[in-house]
Amino acid sequence: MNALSNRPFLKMNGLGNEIVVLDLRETGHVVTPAEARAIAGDARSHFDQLMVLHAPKTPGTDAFMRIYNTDGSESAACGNGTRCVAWALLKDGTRDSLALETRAGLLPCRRVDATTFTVDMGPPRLKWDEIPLAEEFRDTRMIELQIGPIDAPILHSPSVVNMGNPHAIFWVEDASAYDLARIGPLLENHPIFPERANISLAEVRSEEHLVLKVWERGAGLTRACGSAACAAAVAAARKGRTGRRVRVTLPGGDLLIDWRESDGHVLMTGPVELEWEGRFAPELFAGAA
Ligand SMILES: N[C@H](CCC[C@H](N)C(=O)O)C(=O)O
Repeated sequence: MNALSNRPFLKMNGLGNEIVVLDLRETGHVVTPAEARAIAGDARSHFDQLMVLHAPKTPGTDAFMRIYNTDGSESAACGNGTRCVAWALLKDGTRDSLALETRAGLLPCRRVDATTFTVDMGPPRLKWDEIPLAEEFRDTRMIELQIGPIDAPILHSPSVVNMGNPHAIFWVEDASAYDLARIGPLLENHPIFPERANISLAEVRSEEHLVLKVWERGAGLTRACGSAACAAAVAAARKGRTGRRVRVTLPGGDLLIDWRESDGHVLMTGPVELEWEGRFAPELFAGAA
């Protein structure tokens, strides 16, 4: 019998970003890519990201998280999923803050109200080899991509930011003018991104407002991507196009992003929703190693 058979899970969403939360803190089991794909392949437990909780590694933290995309690949950051985990661990109401950890670092979380949470996503990493990029660019506010005839020239000059995962932000006048489902996979897998990248189309509506559509590495089009909202806010502020506090509108709704002046950390605030609780049917893992 597979270690995940009959395990309880939470199906949640963070602004429409489909999230499954799986608590394995009391087992040593590490989900394999094949198991993650099997979970994603079932309608009841389909996800954009699977957030798996493991026993804490650092004193003072509540859990170490591994984060899986639909294709079974791993990410070290997921803003919307982190809010969902914060909800799940704080729902008994005895505390209103906690700290989570991924291989990218610590993520302090705070409850704002019953369904709204703020996550400290840490400082952005901005050097070319931290994104990472395959070749040196001294200024990551705008890099030049050599690409075939994808679309308009503007899609050749993204800003790049690492928020625990790699992001490329393409500045556009009208995101709906682009077929992101077609160009997303080409850009995600461009050789300049040795670890692939999450691809955003961003409109600057005002000094306090961005509109974003995201093609996610390993998951495709999603209704929201928290780390992309953080990355776009940082990139817009670095370009002088917005201040350090912005509202970011995604297809699923709005996130508030604050690139805190005092320590350079990025704070993300937004909602969570519990959809249902389930258990993994043993048949799910029949073919999964
Ligand atoms: N949806 C997530 C990000 C997933 C990133 C993942 N697609 C990757 O970097 O591999 C968020 O809310 O931040």
